[in-house]
Amino acid sequence: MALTEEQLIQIRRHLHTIPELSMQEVKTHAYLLEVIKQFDKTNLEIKELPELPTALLVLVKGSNPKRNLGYRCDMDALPVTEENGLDYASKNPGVMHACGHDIHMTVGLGILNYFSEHQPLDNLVFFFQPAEEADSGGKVAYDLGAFTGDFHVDEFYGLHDNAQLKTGVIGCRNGTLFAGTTEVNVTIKGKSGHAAYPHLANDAVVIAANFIQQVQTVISRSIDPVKCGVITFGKMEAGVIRNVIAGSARLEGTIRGLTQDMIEFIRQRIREIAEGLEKSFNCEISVEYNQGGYYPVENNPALTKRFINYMKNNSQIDFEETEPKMTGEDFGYLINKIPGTMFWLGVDSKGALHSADFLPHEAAIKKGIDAMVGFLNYRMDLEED
Ligand SMILES: CC(=O)N[C@@H](CCC[C@H](N)C(=O)O)C(=O)O
Repeated sequence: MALTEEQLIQIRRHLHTIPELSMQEVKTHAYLLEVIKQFDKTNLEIKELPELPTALLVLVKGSNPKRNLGYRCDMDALPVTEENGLDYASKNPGVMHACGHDIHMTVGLGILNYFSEHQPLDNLVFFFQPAEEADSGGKVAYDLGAFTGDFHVDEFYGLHDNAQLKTGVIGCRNGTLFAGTTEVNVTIKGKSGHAAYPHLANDAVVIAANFIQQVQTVISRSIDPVKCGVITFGKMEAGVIRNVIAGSARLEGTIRGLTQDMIEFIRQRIREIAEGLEKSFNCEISVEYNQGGYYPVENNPALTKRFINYMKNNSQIDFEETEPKMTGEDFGYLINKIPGTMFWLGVDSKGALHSADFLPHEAAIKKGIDAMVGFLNYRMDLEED
């Protein structure tokens, strides 16, 4: 059955009602399977990964395959409470598709649906990926051997929606599209005590405040201003009541840079600042990093040149050359292993990505599907590698 635009929108809305956090995408996985099982299955083969049970791979067998082209979409949502007042709002309290992965999956399903009805020349491997926001589902799948045998991938493509681009615009650039990121967890150990006797305690809140202030100077004072970096601490926990000095504090943040060297430089400076504060406050500070698969998203030069040429020269597609962004993506890991191209799909949302009022325009779904179906058909017609 060929899905209509209206059916695709209903699928996206259903996905929007069942958002699930990274590595918990059980209902999402079941729903994707339910939808895919209604497609013409003549040329389809499904692969599951027992060690990553919410992942889903679907092979569409080509009629005269010269290569395997991969298409990846991510499945997980964020711990954000939706504030859009939609009649198809999240039914999972405190969890929301605030990064548009419901749109990503629907575009992926739409492309898969098209090729289940129109057998491609090459083989196509669709990867519905758990855990993009945390836990590096793409890396986990790769390391488990997801892309081997019939499911190997020669070229990988994937999109991310973009709140600032007009609906349906395809954005891309050759080189680095997204930053690399490293999660950073900081634990500060001071000494708790009575609010009235600060001299007998060692206030972890005051140390945490100093730490946050000082690490921001890494960005403003330690790195070349024409290069860039980000240090954001999105979570801070300390203390239990106003009149007890907190004996410990924990900060969770993310570091970003457009190159791996920048990420490593920022990590080193944060460690040095922590060591300095340990001495000046006579406390213990532990700093742990976890980069996982969030490598900078480096688009492959040859594939991306071809992709951009196709998008630019197609009168049905609005294309914009975009600047690099400090958003992270574990697709960076996959296209570090397998050549690939990541691109943006404009959804023109008033609310930004990761915010409670993120609201993508659904007309982007069909435009994304049409652009990618057109590109894949064009790519498969080419003799060259
Ligand atoms: C597209 C997007 O928003 N991706 C996330 C990736 C997060 C990576 C990692 N968990 C981190 O927080 O560093 C992003 O926040 O950019």
